Amino acid sequence: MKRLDTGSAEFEAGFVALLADRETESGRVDKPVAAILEDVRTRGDAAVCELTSKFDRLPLTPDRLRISAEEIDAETAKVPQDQIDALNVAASRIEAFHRAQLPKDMEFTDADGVTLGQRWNALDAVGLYVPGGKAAYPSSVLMNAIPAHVAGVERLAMCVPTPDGVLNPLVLAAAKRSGVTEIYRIGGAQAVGAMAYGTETIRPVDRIVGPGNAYVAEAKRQVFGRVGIDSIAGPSEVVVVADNQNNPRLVALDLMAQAEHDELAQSILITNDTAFGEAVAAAVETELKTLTRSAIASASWRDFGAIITVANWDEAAKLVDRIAPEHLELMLDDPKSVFAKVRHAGAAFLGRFCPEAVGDYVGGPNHVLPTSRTARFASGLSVYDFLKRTTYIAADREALEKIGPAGVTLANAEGLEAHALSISARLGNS
Ligand SMILES: NC(=O)c1ccc[n+]([C@@H]2O[C@H](COP(=O)([O-])OP(=O)(O)OC[C@H]3O[C@@H](n4cnc5c(N)ncnc54)[C@H](O)[C@@H]3O)[C@@H](O)[C@H]2O)c1
Ligand SMILES: N[C@H](CO)Cc1c[nH]c[nH+]1
Ligand SMILES: [Zn+2]
Repeated sequence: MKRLDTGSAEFEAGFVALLADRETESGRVDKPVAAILEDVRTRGDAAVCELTSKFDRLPLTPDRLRISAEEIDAETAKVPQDQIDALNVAASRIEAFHRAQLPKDMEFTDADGVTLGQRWNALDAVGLYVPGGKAAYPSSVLMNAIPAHVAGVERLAMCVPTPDGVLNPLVLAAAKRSGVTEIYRIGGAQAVGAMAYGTETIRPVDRIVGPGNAYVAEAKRQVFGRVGIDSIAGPSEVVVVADNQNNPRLVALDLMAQAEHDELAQSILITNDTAFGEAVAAAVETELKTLTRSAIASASWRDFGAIITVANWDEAAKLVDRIAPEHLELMLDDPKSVFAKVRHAGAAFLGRFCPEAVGDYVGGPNHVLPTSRTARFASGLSVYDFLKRTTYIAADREALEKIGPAGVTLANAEGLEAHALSISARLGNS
C-alpha cells in the first residue's frame, strides 16, 4: 500500500505511479487475449472447448456447451428460500430503477414545417457476460439481464464460467428470475470471442455487456467494432473519501470489499487526517487476518492500495476526477457538496451509511461500471446499452422549398453534383 500526501514534494510522482502501475499490469494480457480470440474465430467450438479445459479445468464437447433446461431446473431447486427472497428484493429494485431510466421517443415540427424525430429500438441479440472465476456473481446476472429485458431485447445469451464444472445454483436461479434460458458454461476471452464471432453452437450477438477480470475486459475491448460493448468493466475499484468522524473499521471493510474481488482490484482512501489514515491502515491489517478471501485482498491492497492525505475536500475532488474511479464513497457530513465538485466516477455512494456493497446488490442502479479510468468517458450499464436510436426527417414540398436551397449550395460547394440534383430536381430547378 502506498502512503501519499498532497503536501509532500514527492506527491505528484507517487500519484502518477499509483495510476500507471495498474494500467501496466492490465496491459500485460493484450497479446494472450488476441491469440485466444483468433483461435476462437478460426476454430469455433473446438477452440472454445479446449480453452475451457485449459483455463477452467472443465473438459467439454460442443453438445455440452449450453446448460440444459433440466440442469437449470435441478440446480435452481437447490437454492434456499431466503436466497430466493433476497434475489427477488434485488431484482425488484433493479427493475424499478431501470424502468425509470427508459428514454422517450421524440418528435416535433419546426418553423420550416419539417418534422424531426428520434425513435428508440431495442437490439436484437445481446451477450451477457457473468463472471465466475474467483467468485460467483448471481447479482451480475440480474444487473445484466434486467435492463436488457426492460429495454425489450429479444435474444439474451449468457456466458458464465463454471470452474471444475461446478454450477452455481443461485446464478442459475438469477437467470431464471430474469428470463434468461440460453446459458453457456464458458468464460474468459474465449466466451467473449464465441459471442462476438459465433461458433457452430453459439450464434453471434450484436453487443456484449457485463463485467469480468482483465482477460474479459481486454477481450471486450478487442472485439469492439465487430460487436458493440457496454464499457470496460474490469477489476473492481473504490475511492473512499472519509473524515476522522468515521469508524476506521468501517472504512477498512469498504476498502477490502473491493480488494477481495481480484488481485488487480484497487482500493484508495482519501482523508484529511493522516492519523485517521493510519488508523484505517491498522484496521485493514486486522481484517486481513480473518477475511476468507484474505489472499486476494492482501495482494490487491499491497500492490494497488493507497492512503492519500489531502489538505481539504476541494483537493480530494480534483484527485477523484484524475482517478475517475469505478466507485466513489463520500463518508462525510455533507457528501453532496463534495459530490457536486466531482465529474468522473462510475457510481457514487453518499453518506456514512451507504457502503458500496449496497450498490452491488440491492441499491437499484447498475453495478456493472467502467474501470481503469474509463469513467472519464464511459458510464455504467443501463437500459441505453440495449437500445439504439434512429432519427428521422419528414418534409413535404413546401418544407423542402424552404430548406432545400441551402442544401443545394452546400452540395455544390462539396462538388457532389448528384446530391445537389437530388434536391433541386424535386423543386423543378434542374
Ligand atoms: N467493473 C465491474 O462492473 C465489475 C463487476 C463485478 C465484478 N467485476 C470484476 O470481475 C472480475 C471477476 O473475475 P473472476 O476471475 O472471478 O471471473 P471472470 O469470469 O471474469 O474470469 C474467469 C475467466 O478468466 C479466464 N482466465 C483466467 N486466467 C487466465 C489466464 N491466465 N489466461 C487466459 N484466461 C484466463 C478464464 O477463462 C476464466 O474462465 C473481478 O476482477 C471483479 O473485480 C467487475
Ligand atoms: N463490486 C462489483 C463491481 O465492481 C460488483 C459486485 C458483485 N457482487 C459483489 N460485487
Ligand atoms: Zn463488489
